[in-house]
Amino acid sequence: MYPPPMAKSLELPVIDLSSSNSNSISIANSIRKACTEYGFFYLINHGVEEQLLQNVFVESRKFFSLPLEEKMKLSRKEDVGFSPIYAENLDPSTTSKGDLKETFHIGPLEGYGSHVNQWPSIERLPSWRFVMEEYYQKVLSVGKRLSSLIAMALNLEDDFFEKVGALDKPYGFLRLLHYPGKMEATEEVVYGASAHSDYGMITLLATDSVPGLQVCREKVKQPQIWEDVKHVKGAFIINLGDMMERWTNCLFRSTLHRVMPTGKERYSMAFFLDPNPDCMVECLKSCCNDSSPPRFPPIRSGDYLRARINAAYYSL
Ligand SMILES: O=C(O)CCC(=O)C(=O)O
Ligand SMILES: [Fe+2]
Repeated sequence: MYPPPMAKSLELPVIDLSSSNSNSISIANSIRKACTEYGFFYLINHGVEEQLLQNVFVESRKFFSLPLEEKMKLSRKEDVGFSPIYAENLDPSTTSKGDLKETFHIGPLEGYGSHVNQWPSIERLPSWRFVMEEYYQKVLSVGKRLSSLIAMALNLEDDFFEKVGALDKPYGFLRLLHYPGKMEATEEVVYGASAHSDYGMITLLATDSVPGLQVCREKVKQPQIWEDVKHVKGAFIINLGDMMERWTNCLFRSTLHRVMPTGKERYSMAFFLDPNPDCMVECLKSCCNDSSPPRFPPIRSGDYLRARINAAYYSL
């Protein structure tokens, strides 16, 4: 069963990094507005070349086109590698059969933590690792630059997230996603990615031009209103994760989003910039007072992420 027709589309704010060195205060102010009102924005002139983005899409498509048995040889271990369709359900409050997507995860390149990145063989996909590592490094540096601007947007020093032990050792995961075009004939609504908020700090998402991404700005309000997020060529779609919401006591939003299946094949790649797992995330002093106490207790970032990941995967 196909879901209802596409929803009204949302005009998200656009943050332009081209003048961030000379004009960082005004950019930080625009980011503050975007993060309080939407938790989502477009990032343009971020410095990752269009050609590199295209190369990553090409390599991603090559990987997902391999036979399933071959992809399964790289199946997910210690959070990195391949997960087939239906392996993950991003909305564990539902009992769906899982999301209609397949993914490949690449963790920190220096390999701290227990994971060892898995790579397709050089004979099969000669430039794959090289392209992914180049993209990983570049998107990580955009994420770090953005984290300084977000710190400034909160009236903190620009290296706040390094000093607090979040980005001294950033925990970045690159996730390639492939949503197959065809759906099985089923009575159940199957989502490409079911409704969720992201778990960490900042997500930098690159999409192809196929629609499907939607956001729900008011997560507790019923009925939920979902709005389409359009693809903008060359732009990253940025959204904040739960760690940022907890630091800011919900001043900055970790917005609910999902991907609807449209019957068309879709590719995207999300880069999750997460805090060092040992970082304790607790409400910033400037975000609480007697009349607005912290809504969440302090939590070790790694514990929170582990609980969310474990709840979302069927095949642990
Ligand atoms: O594919 C997309 O556009 C979004 C993916 C996503 O939300 C996620 O992987 O967390
Ligand atoms: Fe997400």
